[in-house]
Amino acid sequence: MLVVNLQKKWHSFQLDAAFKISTGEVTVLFGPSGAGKSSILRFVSGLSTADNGSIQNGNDVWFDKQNNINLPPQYRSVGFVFQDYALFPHLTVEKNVLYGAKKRHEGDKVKDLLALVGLSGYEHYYPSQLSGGQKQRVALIRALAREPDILLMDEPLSAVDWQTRRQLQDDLKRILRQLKVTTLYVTHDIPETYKMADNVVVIHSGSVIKQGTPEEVFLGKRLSTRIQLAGKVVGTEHDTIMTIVTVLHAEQYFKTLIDTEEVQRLNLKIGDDVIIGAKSSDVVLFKPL
Ligand SMILES: Nc1ncnc2c1ncn2[C@@H]1O[C@H](COP(=O)(O)OP(=O)(O)OP(=O)(O)O)[C@@H](O)[C@H]1O
Repeated sequence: MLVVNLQKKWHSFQLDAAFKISTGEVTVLFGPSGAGKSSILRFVSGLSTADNGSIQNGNDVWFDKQNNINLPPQYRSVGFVFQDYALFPHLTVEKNVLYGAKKRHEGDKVKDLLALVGLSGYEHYYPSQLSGGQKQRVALIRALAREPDILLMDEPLSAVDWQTRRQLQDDLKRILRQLKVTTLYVTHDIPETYKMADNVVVIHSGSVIKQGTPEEVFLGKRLSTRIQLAGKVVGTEHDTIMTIVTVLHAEQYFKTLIDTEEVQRLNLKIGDDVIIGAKSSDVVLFKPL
């Protein structure tokens, strides 16, 4: 378990955040732009230093201001995946993956990792010969090759197109679950959070305002529905009693029939993020947060 407790002040921005990341799970750090998400990743990795607080990975103390402990990044077992891939342009895929990897990783290990992300045979390509999605797959396995205790991912899919993003979400989820990688994943996208997260830490203006499963933090309760789809409202057709609400989820449109009174109670508008839940024949609609 990673236990994080950090304070930092920059001019008018104040960060004061404490949370825990369970081993083998994906914790999503969710919040609007400027909330402090990327800063937290930098403090955890050691690329930046907080004013106060502590970071403890199991029994290892990475940072403890009071006791003057601040391990440099190379002594913290972290892998980092950035939004802009940050691959070395002059190195092949194989050399990028081997860079910083544990010594015993040789050619076979690279082959295994490339197979894991569907890039077998790309060892000798250069980053400029890859698509955005392929570059991000290489960035992922480069981080995994270090066998980090904690994988840090900062909006890793925001630079790729929608279809690639969906495919990469599926692949990432499968790989992180399969390898049981303890991951801290930053995004401000609700559907992506639903897809990726075991746990969510919601951060707002430098403070943790909620923590729990996606259902707990977005809906405030545990849902017993069998199906849950997170999407955006793209249309409403009102009748006096019922309203047809059209929701866009992963490039597909879903039409749901909702009680008009419920639509008014939720103050449902086009562009709202919603979650559709379905239990046998009942369809329910929720507005997260
Ligand atoms: N080195 C710095 N010096 C001064 N202010 C900083 C520094 N780094 C971050 N900040 C401030 O801290 C706040 C949080 O920034 P941060 O990048 O962590 O937010 P974020 O939640 O990751 O946002 P986004 O989703 O837009 O990337 C912002 O107000 C930013 O201006």
